[in-house]
Amino acid sequence: MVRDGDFVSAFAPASIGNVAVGFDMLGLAIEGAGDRVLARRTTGSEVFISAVYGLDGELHTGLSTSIEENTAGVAAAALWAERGDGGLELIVRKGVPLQSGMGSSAASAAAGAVAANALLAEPLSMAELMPYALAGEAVASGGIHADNVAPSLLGGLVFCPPVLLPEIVSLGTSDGISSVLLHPELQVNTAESRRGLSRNVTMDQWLAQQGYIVGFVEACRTGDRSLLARCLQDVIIEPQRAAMVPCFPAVKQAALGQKAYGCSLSGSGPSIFALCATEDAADVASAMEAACRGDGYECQLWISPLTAAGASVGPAE
Ligand SMILES: Nc1ncnc2c1ncn2[C@@H]1O[C@H](COP(=O)(O)OP(=O)(O)O)[C@@H](O)[C@H]1O
Ligand SMILES: N[C@@H](CCOP(=O)(O)O)C(=O)O
Repeated sequence: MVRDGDFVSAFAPASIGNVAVGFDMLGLAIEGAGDRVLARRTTGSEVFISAVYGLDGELHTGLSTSIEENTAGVAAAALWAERGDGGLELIVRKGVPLQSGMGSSAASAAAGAVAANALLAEPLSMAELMPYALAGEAVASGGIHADNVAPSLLGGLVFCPPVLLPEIVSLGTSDGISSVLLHPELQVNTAESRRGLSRNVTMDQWLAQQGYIVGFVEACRTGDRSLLARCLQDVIIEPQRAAMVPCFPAVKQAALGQKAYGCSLSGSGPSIFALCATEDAADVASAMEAACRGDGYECQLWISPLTAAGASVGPAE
């Protein structure tokens, strides 16, 4: 195949889905982990993925290079079909572990859309890329939820309820609050986890969760820490998923014991996140790590501000 054009490189961060209080409608970007997608025009007419690399920098054997199956390919191809011309080659470099609850599939989808977009004569805004990134995420999770692709594209804390999509709202956050994200060496498949969720919610649960989400959003905006700590709760989804992550009770207890405002599963798990005052973040992270290892699970941690950056484009290195 004859190829031409220089590669552009798009980076999209990992993210915390649900943020405990807002199942499928609240998402938070994190710093220090993300996927990269390289893209270049080719002289053919095909859109294809020439390689997928894993976290170790070696070719990934477990992820498909099919445009219909890889979330990066689906997102890039959907945009290219509408607005591109000619061929498109993609290379995916994974930086987010699979089935981690860190929005791994979404980070690839967002980076795929952003990379293809950078090659267009008239690129779309990050917000306008939502439908394409969502199409990519849908092949992995089996549903339309934007709480990973939206923060991965836009950064920060994002409100993205299914009823408003593709419109999304970036939420204001006060300084001095950080997230701590712990990834234990376990895997949970999001699509399977979603299929297992009960469709029945009681009036009491609905009322409680509604109150918590409004209180949480306001607390993030104003910096009212005591309101934040009262509202960072999930009475509907966390109780159904916690059993999939054996170290969750110990890690949550450790985080709360170190002044975290709250602690819950990140997305469908196995990752676990806490929010806390930035000055307490190192202690919260150490306590969570010790509890996780104490339960026999290796883990990795990231500490981020609530304003972590979204996707970006740069030259290919
Ligand atoms: N580029 C990609 N990156 C990650 N997962 C992908 C990608 N393309 C397709 N997938 C599918 O999505 C699954 C991971 O998605 P998911 O279970 O939602 O995990 P996560 O919580 O890490 O996002 C993989 O097992 C794979 O089947
Ligand atoms: N709202 C979704 C979020 C899934 O996030 P992931 O990182 O586990 O893919 C859900 O809770 O199912």
